[in-house]
Amino acid sequence: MGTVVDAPAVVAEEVTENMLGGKKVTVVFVLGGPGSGKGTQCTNIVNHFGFDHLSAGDLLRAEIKSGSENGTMIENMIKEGKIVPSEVTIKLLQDAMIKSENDKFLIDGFPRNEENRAAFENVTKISPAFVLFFDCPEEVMESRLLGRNQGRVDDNIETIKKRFKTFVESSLPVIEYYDAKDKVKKIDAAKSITEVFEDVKVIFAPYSPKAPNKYICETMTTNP
Ligand SMILES: Nc1ncnc2c1ncn2[C@@H]1O[C@H](COP(=O)(O)OP(=O)(O)OP(=O)(O)O)[C@@H](O)[C@H]1O
Ligand SMILES: Nc1ccn([C@@H]2O[C@H](COP(=O)(O)O)[C@@H](O)[C@H]2O)c(=O)n1
Ligand SMILES: [Mg+2]
Repeated sequence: MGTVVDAPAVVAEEVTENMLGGKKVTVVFVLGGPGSGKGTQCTNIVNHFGFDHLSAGDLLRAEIKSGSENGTMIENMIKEGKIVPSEVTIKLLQDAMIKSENDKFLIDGFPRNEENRAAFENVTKISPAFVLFFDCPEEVMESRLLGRNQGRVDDNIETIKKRFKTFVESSLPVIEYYDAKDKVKKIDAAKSITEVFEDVKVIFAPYSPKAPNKYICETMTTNP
């Protein structure tokens, strides 16, 4: 599995000609166990490198809130730590990517199993530039999830255990699939948020940092 040290060369090679809704897009899959810090680091990457963050879990939770006909099924799957059928999740991801004005996407928490992976590839024809894998021991993830306090229906010890089982049985094989293709960039996610982001930054170095806020630049020029 690749380390942060050799990341930039691989990233540069792997930017593919993925097209979606008439635009060329770059997709990075962000994977790791529940509570490994995917969402936290995606926020940092968005702020520094100008990607859009699409969390499959967040999109599914929004779908429940919207009163969609799939809402009850999705809620039951989330409570059981199970994986929602790919067609539902892929439609949400595809719609969000098409709606976005951005062309660089972090897809967080997807693909979660082989069905997710194969269906996404077949439907969108998009291959990830690389897979960012946050590697973290279960005891660390468990303590983070129990302290998260965001009112999630799956942040209780029974569901957490089920999510860990799903991760090992269904999600790790997806990471192994991409590792065999030399696409995985593994990060030690047990470190502090700041330390983890230092490693993440090395991997994203080939992507231009986000342009500074236009208003701030103009103000600085006119009021030096
Ligand atoms: N490196 C870290 N050190 C300590 N706490 C962290 C770290 N990264 C994230 N956290 C905290 O752990 C909790 C889980 O983080 P986060 O929501 O980013 O994980 P996740 O991988 O997206 O989880 P899930 O798969 O359940 O959505 C949050 O409360 C977050 O503030
Ligand atoms: N590809 C996915 C992603 C998520 N789910 C379901 O949502 C739950 C929460 O996901 P987080 O990424 O926010 O942890 C997850 O446990 C699954 O039940 C899914 O089905 N498919
Ligand atoms: Mg998350």
